[in-house]
Amino acid sequence: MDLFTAFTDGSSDEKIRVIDMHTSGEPTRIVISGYPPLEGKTLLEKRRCASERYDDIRKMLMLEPRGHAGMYGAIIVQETELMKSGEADIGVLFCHNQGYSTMCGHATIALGRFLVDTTDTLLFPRRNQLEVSQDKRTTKIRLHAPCGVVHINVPMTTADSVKWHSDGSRPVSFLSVPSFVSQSGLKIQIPSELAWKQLLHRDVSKPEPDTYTVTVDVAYGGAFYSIVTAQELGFSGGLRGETYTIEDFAEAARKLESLLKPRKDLYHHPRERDLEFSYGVMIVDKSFGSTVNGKPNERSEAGLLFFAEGQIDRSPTGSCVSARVALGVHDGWLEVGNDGDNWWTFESIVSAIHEGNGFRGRAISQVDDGVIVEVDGCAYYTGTSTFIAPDVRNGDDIGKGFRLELLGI
Ligand SMILES: O=C(O)[C@H]1NCC[C@@H]1O
Repeated sequence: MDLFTAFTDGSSDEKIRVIDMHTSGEPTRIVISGYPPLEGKTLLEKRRCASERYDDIRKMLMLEPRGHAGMYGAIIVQETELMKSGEADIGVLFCHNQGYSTMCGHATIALGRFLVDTTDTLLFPRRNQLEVSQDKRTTKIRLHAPCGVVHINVPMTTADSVKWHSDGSRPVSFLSVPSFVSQSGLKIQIPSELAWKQLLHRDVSKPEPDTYTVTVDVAYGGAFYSIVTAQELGFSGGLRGETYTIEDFAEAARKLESLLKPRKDLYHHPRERDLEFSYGVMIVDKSFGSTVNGKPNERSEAGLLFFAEGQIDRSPTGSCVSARVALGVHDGWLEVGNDGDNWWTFESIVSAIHEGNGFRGRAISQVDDGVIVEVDGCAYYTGTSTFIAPDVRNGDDIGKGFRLELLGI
């Protein structure tokens, strides 16, 4: 038998099949077969099971040589407690280079399209029960993510349930779990020995201090983010400053997070202890954002996210858009309401140079635990793969997955 056929169609049950998509350049590797059933009554228990028993699969799919430093994944879960109670249609676990997250906006946008387009009812048993709005040509999917139920709205090319197909020319949107500000205007003292070059040069007119104060906001959008402006970190030219490299921003984010991560008091969730951790540092630049027909859009900003121990989001980070909109409402630069004027556009350093690829966010209602934020963006298909690891039991240690930056060179 030809090797390609043997690897892709052969009888081995150790194959893992995936469909790859990107959302503003950020990948989502959606596992469509080969992942074992997860134990646990709740989705959060299943998340623990994935991490404790099947982490070798995450490493194989996310890390090199099959993945890369920016790879991100979605594992579809067919049975969760909120599906049983009728509150959700399907479940998902999100994974990345370092572990398992609790919310992911860019992957939610990609999954919205994928779940409409797949006809595999073993993978998505309730696919044919989705309700379709005939006039808007959209359908809704209630996605049970580790942070709670996320309501996705997916545009379709036709409302005919047999032929339906997602419409990639219109954005997918989602309503996330309540988003809120955990700490605003938090002053973090950076000792001068920890300070990075740009921070050391920030307050040039003042005598050299022993510590540098950096003001940060901490907000939740399904995961907790520290949000800080590039200028506050000493990058006076913002994210586009010609003399800065990604490594300069990475160093600042890493050092700042080393002080923020241990601060458990900043990550209090009203209901769930598993959600209480720092997911990343978002460096924001309000001095540049989107363009529309080449002209600057006043209601926009750019950001660069370092998450899960230094991974860089290529997208504007949907879950952090929720957190930033909650912050905008808290600080008064955004209002609550679902009229068209409330949108704010969020760009990443990738989407900002490809017009029309940013995410938009708006706060549509106030609830007890925060605000409900609507986020929209576009995702596209990039390919499909069948992964195998026949040699890892025979000495192929590298094939189990490695992270180049952890090799200590
Ligand atoms: O869009 C998001 O929310 C995500 N992208 C990668 C890191 C976050 O989970």
